[in-house]
Amino acid sequence: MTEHATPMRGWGAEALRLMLVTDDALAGGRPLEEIVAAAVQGGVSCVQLREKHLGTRAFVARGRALKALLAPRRVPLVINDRVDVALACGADGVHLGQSDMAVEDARRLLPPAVFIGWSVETLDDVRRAAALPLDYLGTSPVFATTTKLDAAPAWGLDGLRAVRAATALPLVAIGGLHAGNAAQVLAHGADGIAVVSAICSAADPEAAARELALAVAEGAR
Ligand SMILES: Cc1ncc(COP(=O)(O)OP(=O)(O)O)c(N)n1
Ligand SMILES: Cc1nc(C(=O)O)sc1CCOP(=O)(O)O
Ligand SMILES: [Mg+2]
Repeated sequence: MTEHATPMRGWGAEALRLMLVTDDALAGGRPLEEIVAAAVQGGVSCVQLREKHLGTRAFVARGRALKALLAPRRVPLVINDRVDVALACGADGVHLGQSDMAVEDARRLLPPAVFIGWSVETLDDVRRAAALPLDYLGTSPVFATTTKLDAAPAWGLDGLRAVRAATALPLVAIGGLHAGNAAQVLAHGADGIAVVSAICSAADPEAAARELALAVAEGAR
């Protein structure tokens, strides 16, 4: 049994209902903090800071700024890829993929309160997850997306259902998700959704998050 006694290290699985994954390139020149604050106001339950081009110091500084913004609102901050950055900015979680640091190594380095998510691209990954100290899985990707150009082949809804049948870990669906398909994705076994463009590219990120939160709540009923 690798699951922690308290889901998501005390945050509860509800924290995974609607995850904003950041992408500065889609923010249209707006400050990322502004988009994150608006998204939280609209109902985002978790924020993943994903920085593919930022240097380490700037990544840590941005993580600290987001942590200061999110902590009073009781919204967890997840750092994508970088365990060192997560440690430096006091993040609540880390998201790792198949090419990132091994989950066992990350678990050894991180405090027990920090949760770990892992991307699964194949059913073999899902089976291997059972033996790893993980708190949630990201189903990578559910639908085709232009936001991540090196994404694995899409699971589709049947694939998502197969992942659900193969694990008891909380599932966060990602890839090509929006208010129009969120409920369907929850109906096929996801516990929550993660979105980039549906919020970062929206003219009104708060309204976009609110619409997504409603769709997710609808799907969870
Ligand atoms: C919730 C969630 N699921 C999957 C991913 C993808 O992680 P990874 O495969 O490591 O790819 P990058 O995001 O690092 O490009 C994710 N970030 N979040
Ligand atoms: C960050 C990320 N990871 C993916 C994966 O498949 O692992 S897809 C993705 C980007 C999702 O962006 P959008 O919500 O704009 O489709
Ligand atoms: Mg990664």
